[in-house]
Amino acid sequence: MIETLDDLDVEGTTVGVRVDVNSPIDDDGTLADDARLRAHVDTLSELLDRGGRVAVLAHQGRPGGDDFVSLESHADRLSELLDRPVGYVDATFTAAAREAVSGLANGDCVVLENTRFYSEEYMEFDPERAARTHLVEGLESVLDAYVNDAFAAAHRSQPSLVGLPTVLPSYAGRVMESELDVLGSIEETGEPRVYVLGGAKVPDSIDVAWSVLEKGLADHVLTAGVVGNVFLIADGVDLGDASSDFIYDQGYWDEIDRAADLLDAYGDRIAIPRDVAVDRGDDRHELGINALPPGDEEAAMDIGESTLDYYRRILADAETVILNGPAGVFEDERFETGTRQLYSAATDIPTSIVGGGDTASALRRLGIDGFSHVSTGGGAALRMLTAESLPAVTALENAPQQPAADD
Ligand SMILES: Nc1ncnc2c1ncn2[C@@H]1O[C@H](COP(=O)(O)OP(=O)(O)OP(=O)(O)O)[C@@H](O)[C@H]1O
Ligand SMILES: O=C(O)[C@H](O)COP(=O)(O)O
Repeated sequence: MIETLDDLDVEGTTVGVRVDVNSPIDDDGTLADDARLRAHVDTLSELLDRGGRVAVLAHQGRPGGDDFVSLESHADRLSELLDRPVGYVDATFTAAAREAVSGLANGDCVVLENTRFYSEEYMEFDPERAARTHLVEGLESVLDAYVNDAFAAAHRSQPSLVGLPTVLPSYAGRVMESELDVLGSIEETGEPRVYVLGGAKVPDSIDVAWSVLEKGLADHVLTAGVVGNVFLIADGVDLGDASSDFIYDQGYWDEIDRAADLLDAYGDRIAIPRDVAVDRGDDRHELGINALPPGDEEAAMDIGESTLDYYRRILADAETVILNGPAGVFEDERFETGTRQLYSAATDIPTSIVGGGDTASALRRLGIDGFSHVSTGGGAALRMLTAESLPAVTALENAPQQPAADD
């Protein structure tokens, strides 16, 4: 059983709060989009308003990436969003960090440096081993409790996610709580249940498709985006050189065989596109499957009208829809139609759940809302939507309890 902020005696308690503010970064190395920070405002405000002393822990980017930057601009933006001063220290668990945390008064907040600046935080450990990392051993002595609000990182078994809850009384923050409420009860949602798998992370989507079809969670899987293109090729369609080269260059060629195996096993429950949109003479041009392959330079960038009609008919009977990944290259307005129409149709379904970073940004860009739940998580949401456990959530379940006040 996971404890929440309702179970935490906050006043005067120094709390390490793990959030997921992993965000797009501008060329100058500062925050470009604050959506993920906004998501955590309720948890942080509540802790601060209740007299907590808050040390924020988070990662940003991956080593070697252009977005692998300091959290200083995140702290500045957080201060604006929380409407109170927020400190920042360019250390995570060393003496400077511990001094900053120990110096907090009730209602104070400090952001510690990007956890992944330390190599152990980019490794995966079992919780007991994670508890013996430098980050956990360094911070343990200055924290009274740990709150995990980083649902979007909960599929990672890293020290700040599974080590701290092994040694400290631990609680789910409000984002974590609401994500677990919605995504943890997927088996209880109404049927027929339809999974829409688009976007570009083909191996992840094929894993999800296998899992939900095997477990009987999905009545239908609708494919779109690069995922749909891989299924078309697996079904024997010649998509032309441009799309085939793209799939090959992404290292996804082996996925075609896996998609073919899925079609063999569950073809009656998998829907594949009936037409695609290509870039012809700078215009969107739709081609039915029988008119393929397209010209050598013409990649399949979106699903077409006939696919949308077909998918809308399946969705019309659905009680639950789970969507991940855009239906096309929505960043180019000629190819946003599939995403716009498919996601709009999904908002009419009684339970509609959306997950994925790019997906959320597509929805914002296209101005589509009205879903039952838009998850903050990409990979984490997908893993929960296949009814599998997340290491950081298991660590919260197994965490020690806060000693009673008179202990
Ligand atoms: N037909 C296509 N050809 C090439 N790229 C495509 C196609 N359809 C969609 N995409 C691309 O897929 C990308 C998003 O896919 P991704 O799987 O990363 O989405 P997500 O699951 O929402 O994000 P994340 O898992 O990173 O949180 C977009 O950049 C979009 O342009
Ligand atoms: O953006 C995400 O999906 C999470 O922050 C996890 O990031 P990671 O995939 O780099 O571990």
